[in-house]
Amino acid sequence: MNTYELDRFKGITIAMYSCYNEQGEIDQAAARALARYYANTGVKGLYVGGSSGEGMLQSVSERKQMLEAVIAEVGEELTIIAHVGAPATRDSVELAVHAEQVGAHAVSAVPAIYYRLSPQSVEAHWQAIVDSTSLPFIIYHIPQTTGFQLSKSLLSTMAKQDKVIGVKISAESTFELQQFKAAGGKDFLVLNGPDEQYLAGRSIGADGGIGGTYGVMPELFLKIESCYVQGDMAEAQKWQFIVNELIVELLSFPSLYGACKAILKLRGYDNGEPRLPLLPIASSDLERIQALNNKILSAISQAKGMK
Ligand SMILES: CC(=O)N[C@@H]([C@@H](O)[C@H](O)[C@H](O)CO)[C@@H](O)CC(=O)C(=O)O
Repeated sequence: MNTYELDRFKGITIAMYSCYNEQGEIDQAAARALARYYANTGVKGLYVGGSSGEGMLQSVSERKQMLEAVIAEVGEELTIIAHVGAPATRDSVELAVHAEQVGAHAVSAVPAIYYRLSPQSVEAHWQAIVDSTSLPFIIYHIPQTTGFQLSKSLLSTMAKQDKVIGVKISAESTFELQQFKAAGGKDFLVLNGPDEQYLAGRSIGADGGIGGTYGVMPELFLKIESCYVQGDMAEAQKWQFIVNELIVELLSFPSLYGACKAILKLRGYDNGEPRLPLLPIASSDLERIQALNNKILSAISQAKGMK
């Protein structure tokens, strides 16, 4: 029996974008406004400083500023998971200790990046993070960016610890998701990463999802989740298909994060541009962004039962 309260990590968690001012520095007021917007949609939590959050492109101090702003605004209402993955274990540990100090509910990390690491090295990296706080830890498995293929054996070794409560899987194999769920043992959480497969992931054992495109349409993922929980698979599938067409359009821009940030800006949440090498939206794409935003808003209205 796990001693942590696990329900708070189930359901819809937004992988939140980072917020910058015109000079490209962390904008804590904008971060608070965005976190408030998300809290009002009814999502379960926010994943701060992950892939969508550009944590890998920020200094340790900037990552702390972003997390602090989010927790100050919604730390009492939402589950806050701090992504503390970094190339150096030392930085990850510093971020994890800080996350606990400021009130995050869990920490999570990718394997250390850049070097080609052995499983023993990744285990030592994660273990140092786990040991540095009393917070629960969620493994972040995203082999397409880290190059590290997590094995069932390392997963189950990590999962034997009470503190290691789950894994966020951004790899696209739902078979692997199911296998990790089985390898993790009773109560081990599995969180779906590919937003295009939210329903598939849920159907094969995921307890919820953490995703970047949730940030421009949380209501649609909440709709899929509520249809799924009510057992209305046909309706859940209908909404997943609607979402997927929107994701295809979002992915057609040179930068997904640039597109999502431009959409949020149209709604009054100016979070600056993504950091290079992630590209902002070109002015020639603005019309297409506007049309996509209208399409998303109309789907959200429909999901909420309005015209
Ligand atoms: C590879 C990747 O970035 N995957 C995203 C998805 O949300 C992804 O953007 C979406 O499914 C569109 O392809 C998430 O799994 C990553 C995530 O949650 C994060 O930002 O930490």
